[in-house]
Amino acid sequence: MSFLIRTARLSDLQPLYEMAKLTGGGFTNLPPDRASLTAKLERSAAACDRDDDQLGDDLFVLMLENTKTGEVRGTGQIFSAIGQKWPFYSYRITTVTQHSKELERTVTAELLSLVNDLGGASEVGGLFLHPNERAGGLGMLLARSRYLFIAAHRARFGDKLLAELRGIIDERGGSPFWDAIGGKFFHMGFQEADEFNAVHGNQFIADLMPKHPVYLAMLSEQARQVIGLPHPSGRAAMRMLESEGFSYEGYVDIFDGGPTMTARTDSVASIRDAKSAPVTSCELDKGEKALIATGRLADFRCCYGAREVTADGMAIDARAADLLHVSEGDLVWSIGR
Ligand SMILES: CC(C)(COP(=O)(O)OP(=O)(O)OC[C@H]1O[C@@H](n2cnc3c(N)ncnc32)[C@H](O)[C@@H]1OP(=O)(O)O)[C@@H](O)C(=O)NCCC(=O)NCCSC(=O)CCC(=O)O
Repeated sequence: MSFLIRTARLSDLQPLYEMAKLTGGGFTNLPPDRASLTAKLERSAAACDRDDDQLGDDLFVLMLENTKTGEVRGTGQIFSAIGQKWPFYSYRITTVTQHSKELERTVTAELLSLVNDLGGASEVGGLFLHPNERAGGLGMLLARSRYLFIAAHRARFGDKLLAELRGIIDERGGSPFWDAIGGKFFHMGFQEADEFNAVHGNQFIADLMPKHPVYLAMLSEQARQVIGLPHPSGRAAMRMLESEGFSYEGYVDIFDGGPTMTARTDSVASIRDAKSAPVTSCELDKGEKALIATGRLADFRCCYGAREVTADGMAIDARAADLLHVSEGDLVWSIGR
């Protein structure tokens, strides 16, 4: 395989835009809007220009490139700390239990409460692989390369990590969750709100959203059924998050009710198990299959390869060394496949 993950450059705008058009909407971190995507690439470049170990309000965009053809085939993003400029809102499912002595009845009600609990967390998102490249392990390379990036620049990220999965959309392109809550206050259909969201960001949702808790029992059956469920196309992403140790702890997106998955950063399997070592040989014949990464910030590169960890470093195969541009003595980060 000649696939390489590398940090995005400003010249990636066109392929990023082409991929954004393929998402089919509702994909907050990858809107098919050139100005928003340009802003993302500029923000990522600025984050890479600052090479210190301080936590900032950074976005890093990564690209998957087929080095044989030079084509970009996928992308992923990492935000270092969400909710820094504008508060980050989630709905948290909370429970209230009440008892009536006269009726001899105890009633438990579930509520959606608007919270900023996840402000300050880092976020992985914007994961997209070209449809023709799916089901071959590249989705995993894209997703996990971000965890190696975090491990290699650990001080630039928070102690909590989250990922938002798109919620359920019905056959008409509507969102039962939106229709039951947000739609009542915005006088906009889900599609219209989604388009506005793509271009202007989702602050308008937080601004106009009802601030009081919402009783689940008062929502339509269709709305209740979709709370915390991912859109079917997000199941692969959810599966990968779960195998890294992320879990759904009752936080949902205030827009479409999709699940927010969370984990302690240092407990995420690919961060916890990442090993860094100097390269001792670039001619390993047979070894353990692994993800191997190198380089700081704008020079970050990651690919699949073979490794052998020894007491004094790590031997890697020639093809990976070539893709990563490393030679003996260079530092690499890696995790087993
Ligand atoms: C998400 C990816 C990149 C995943 O790539 P692939 O489809 O090639 O993945 P894969 O290697 O075939 O599968 C990865 C793992 O998911 C499992 N898997 C695949 N399809 C599944 C399904 N329908 N239901 C349940 N599990 C499924 C596989 O068995 C495998 O796990 P095992 O190895 O254990 O068998 C892609 O599907 C894609 O671009 N989808 C469209 C965009 C999208 O929905 N993006 C996520 C948005 S959500 C987001 O960005 C936040 C999340 C995040 O950033 O991580």
